[in-house]
Amino acid sequence: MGTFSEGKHPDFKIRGRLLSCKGIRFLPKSKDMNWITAKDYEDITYKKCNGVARIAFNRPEIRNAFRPKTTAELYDAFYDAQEDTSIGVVLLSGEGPSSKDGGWAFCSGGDQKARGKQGYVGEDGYHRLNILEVQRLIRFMPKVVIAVVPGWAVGGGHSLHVVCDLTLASKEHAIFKQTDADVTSFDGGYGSAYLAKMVGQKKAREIFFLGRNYSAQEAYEMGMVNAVIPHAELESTAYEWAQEILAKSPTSIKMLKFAMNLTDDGMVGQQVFAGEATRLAYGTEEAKEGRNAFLEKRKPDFGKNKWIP
Ligand SMILES: CC(C)(COP(=O)(O)OP(=O)(O)OC[C@H]1O[C@@H](n2cnc3c(N)ncnc32)[C@H](O)[C@@H]1OP(=O)(O)O)[C@@H](O)C(=O)NCCC(=O)NCCSC(=O)c1cc(O)c2ccccc2c1O
Repeated sequence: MGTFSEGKHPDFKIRGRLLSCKGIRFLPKSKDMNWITAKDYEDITYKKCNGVARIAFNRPEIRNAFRPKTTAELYDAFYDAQEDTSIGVVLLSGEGPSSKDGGWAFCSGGDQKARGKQGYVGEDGYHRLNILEVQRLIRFMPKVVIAVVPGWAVGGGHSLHVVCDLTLASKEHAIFKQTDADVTSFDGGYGSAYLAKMVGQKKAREIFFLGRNYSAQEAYEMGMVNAVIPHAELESTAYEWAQEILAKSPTSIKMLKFAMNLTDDGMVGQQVFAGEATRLAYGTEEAKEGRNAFLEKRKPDFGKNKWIP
């Protein structure tokens, strides 16, 4: 969005979540936003600032529709954000407005011009539906992902906001709409079934079966938007929400996200949660003894470890 400033500043400012001043630690405010481009892409923008990554669709003239190149770039950027230990929150948004008509969009789903017989045709000629891989990365990454919706969230773009952990929407321009049934598509996973958990079965069925437009306020009242924000303040509010989250315990946030995913994600949810539980177990004295005993070719002595109730 036009409110972004981009510049260079010392590395400690980019990496450090909390800035310090004469020993007093404080949360970076939106006036400290100084986005640095992390990598250049064709279809998206990717920036970082003070523990926050911002990934945005950058095809505003077609309402930020995605083609296979877009989804490959999204996956690459999300994976980088996941692996970067200085990043705790990712904002997903859409650049705008359109230079053609001034319209704003988060994402209008799959690029219908790139759609072939069995999916969306990539530069390699293969038909792909790889936005679902992006959905899974958002869902399973141990960091909070916030959908920052400045305009249309439609079709596969609507599903993306659903799969994000939180959604902030522009009061003036955000419109939520499911067009899957207009274009013979159906997101049968998070986009629909998980949406139903969020807004209730009747409302989710209405959204998909009728394909109507819903304002940010209506989406908020349904429970699929966390806050309705004046457009001019959307990005700075998202940044401040991110900073509030970044001040929390990273382990707690990660385990809470995975715990809330678990019941809806079946065995994969259990695997993701258990993986983090294993990491915590590895940090115990018990685990050290188990590892050392194996390396020293002796029986482990767990006697010192109590069977804590
Ligand atoms: C998004 C709109 C409601 C906006 O309407 P508005 O009137 O504001 O703007 P225009 O219609 O004039 O659009 C401006 C300009 O953008 C082009 N455009 C918009 N959306 C797309 C798009 N998705 N693909 C290609 N081009 C698009 C439009 O043609 C105009 O271009 P001009 O050259 O004419 O200026 C409205 O645009 C709209 O309804 N768009 C289509 C929304 C849609 O149906 N999306 C696809 C849904 S299906 C999907 O996304 C999907 C993808 C997957 O990969 C899946 C994978 C697995 C399961 C499910 C999947 C899935 O559901």
